[in-house]
Amino acid sequence: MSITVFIDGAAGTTGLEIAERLAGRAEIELLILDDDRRKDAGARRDAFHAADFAVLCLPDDAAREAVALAEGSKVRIIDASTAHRVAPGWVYGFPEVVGHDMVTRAQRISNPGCYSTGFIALVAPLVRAGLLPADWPYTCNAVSGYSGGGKGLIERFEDDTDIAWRGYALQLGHKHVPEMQTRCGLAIAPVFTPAVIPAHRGMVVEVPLPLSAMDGAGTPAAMHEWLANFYASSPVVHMGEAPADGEMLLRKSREPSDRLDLHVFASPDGSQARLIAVLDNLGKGASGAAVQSLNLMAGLPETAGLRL
Ligand SMILES: NC(=O)C1=CN([C@@H]2O[C@H](COP(=O)(O)OP(=O)(O)OC[C@H]3O[C@@H](n4cnc5c(N)ncnc54)[C@H](OP(=O)(O)O)[C@@H]3O)[C@@H](O)[C@H]2O)C=CC1
Ligand SMILES: CC(=O)N[C@@H](CCC(=O)OP(=O)(O)O)C(=O)O
Repeated sequence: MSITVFIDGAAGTTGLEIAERLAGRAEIELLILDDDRRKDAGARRDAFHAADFAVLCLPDDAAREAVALAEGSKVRIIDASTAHRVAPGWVYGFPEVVGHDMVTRAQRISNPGCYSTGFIALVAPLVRAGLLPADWPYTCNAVSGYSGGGKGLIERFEDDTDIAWRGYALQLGHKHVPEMQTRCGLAIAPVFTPAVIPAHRGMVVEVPLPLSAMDGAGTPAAMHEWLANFYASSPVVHMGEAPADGEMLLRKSREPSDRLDLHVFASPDGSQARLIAVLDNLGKGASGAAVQSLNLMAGLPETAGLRL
């Protein structure tokens, strides 16, 4: 028996990647609207009512409109936008952190933001275990490939190849901060400093920790061990190899990947640490995560179609 999956926004960056991962799978029938009907509300409503699952790869307002169009249907929705990430009634689509059962049973999934995926993967298990305090003002520094900004930012970076670094969210309050705070159970919103680099895809998310000033924090070794155990059964999240030569490189030529690699680095005396997550913004940061959730919701093998 096959399932019907409607991708709303299939012509966009995330939508195309999801279609790629689902194409050719015998158990999935893809429903994608032609170019002249893809923004037509009536055609989209019909598609929602015909599908078993829908993945929204749209700007936030269009995603809210899509949910309204789907009303009264049996369709189960995965929303890749920011619109529902802390909304009541929506399950956060990070099975390793919220529990696979939650995702398997969900009617409405909100796919995590790309940066948030790295931050939450590092911080949420450690706060939950009492190895990091919940009431600390965390900082998160991150860089993303330009595909993270969708078609508009891709065009800009391809047109202006002289940009070496683009800092943004300079007034703080980036749209991922609410989910970072809520999903980690933090008392204080983290200071989040994202930037874009001239690579098409790829992402590094870092949380620096002044451990000697943080009451109740565990040792770096305890953090590493806890994270390794926490993700031990995950086919997607892994502890990364410690680099032998003392440096980490993100290569522009890195193959697309749905993996998420975590690192714990520390000063020799353990007084400071750097938690680092490396992922593909279009992989576990977007399309890979959506496909993983879809697999779980549909009772299919968790990693089918993923690049691991
Ligand atoms: N890129 C990434 O790494 C990540 C993206 N996301 C999120 O996924 C969502 C999609 O992002 P992304 O793919 O990057 O964006 P893109 O701009 O590349 O694609 C968005 C697509 O939605 C289409 N669209 C806009 N309005 C409507 C509408 N009313 N009805 C139907 N289609 C519409 C656009 O049409 P048109 O082609 O005509 O512009 C475009 O094809 C966003 O919410 C984004 O924040 C989440 C995590 C990571
Ligand atoms: C480089 C870049 O611009 N990235 C996007 C986030 C990409 C992402 O995770 O998107 P959503 O949260 O919108 O789903 C941004 O910072 O707005």
